[in-house]
Amino acid sequence: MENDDARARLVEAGRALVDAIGRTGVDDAALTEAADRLRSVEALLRAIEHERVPRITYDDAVGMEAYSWQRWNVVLPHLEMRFDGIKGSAELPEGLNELYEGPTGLLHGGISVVLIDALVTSLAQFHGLRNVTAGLTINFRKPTLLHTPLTVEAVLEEVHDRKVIVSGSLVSDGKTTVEATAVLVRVER
Ligand SMILES: CCCCCCCCCC(=O)SCCNC(=O)CCNC(=O)[C@H](O)C(C)(C)COP(=O)(O)OP(=O)(O)OC[C@H]1O[C@@H](n2cnc3c(N)ncnc32)[C@H](O)[C@@H]1OP(=O)(O)O
Repeated sequence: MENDDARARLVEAGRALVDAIGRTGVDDAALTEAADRLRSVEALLRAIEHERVPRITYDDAVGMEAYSWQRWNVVLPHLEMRFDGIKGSAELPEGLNELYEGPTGLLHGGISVVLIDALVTSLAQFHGLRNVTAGLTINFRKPTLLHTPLTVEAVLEEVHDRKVIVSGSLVSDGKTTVEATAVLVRVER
C-alpha cells in the first residue's frame, strides 16, 4: 500500500461522509452543491485507480493470526479479525449504526450474516483451507441492537476431505443474538 496512514485517513473521512449523506437534512441548494463538490473529489481520486479495492488475498490469509477485513472499503463494516487455534473472533466496540438498520433500532439480519460469513471463511483460510461458502444456516435468536458493542465468533468444528464445518455467532453486549453453521467447500483457486 502506498501510504497506509494517508489511506486510513481518507477511508475514515469516507465512512463519516457516507453517514452524513444518509442523515443530512440540508436544503436542495446545499444538496446540489455537495453533489457537485463530491464529483470533483471523485475525479481527484480516479486519477490513478487499482483494478480492485485493496484487500488481503486468499493466499496471504493463510496462517495470519490477525488481519484487517475491509479496512479500505467504506461500504462494508471494518473487522479486526483474530485467530487462535480453532477459534476466531472480531470486535466492533461501538457496534453498528443506522446505516445498517433493519427493523427500527435493530441491526439488519443480512448484515449479521455478512459479519459471520466473513469470519467463518477467514478462520478456515487461516488454517490453509482455501474455501467458499456452500451453505449457511442462520438462527436469529434475539434482536441485535444498534450502537451496542458486537463480537463475532467462530469455531472450526470439522474438517473433511473437501467440506469444512465452522460454527459462528454474533454476540451483542454479552448476549448471543445470532447463531450460524457454515458448510465451506475447499476450492483450488
Ligand atoms: C482473504 C480471506 C478470504 C476468505 C474466504 C473468502 C470467502 C468469501 C465467502 C463467500 O462469500 S463465498 C461466495 C458465496 N459462495 C459461492 O459463490 C459458492 C458457489 N458454489 C460453488 O462454487 C459450488 O457449488 C461449490 C464450489 C461450493 C461446490 O461445487 P463442487 O461441484 O466443486 O463440489 P461438489 O458438489 O462436488 O461438493 C463437494 C462437497 O461439498 C458438499 N457440498 C456442496 N455444496 C453443499 C451445500 N450447499 N451444503 C452442504 N454440503 C455441500 C458436497 O456434498 C460434497 O461433499 P463430500 O465431499 O462429503 O461428498
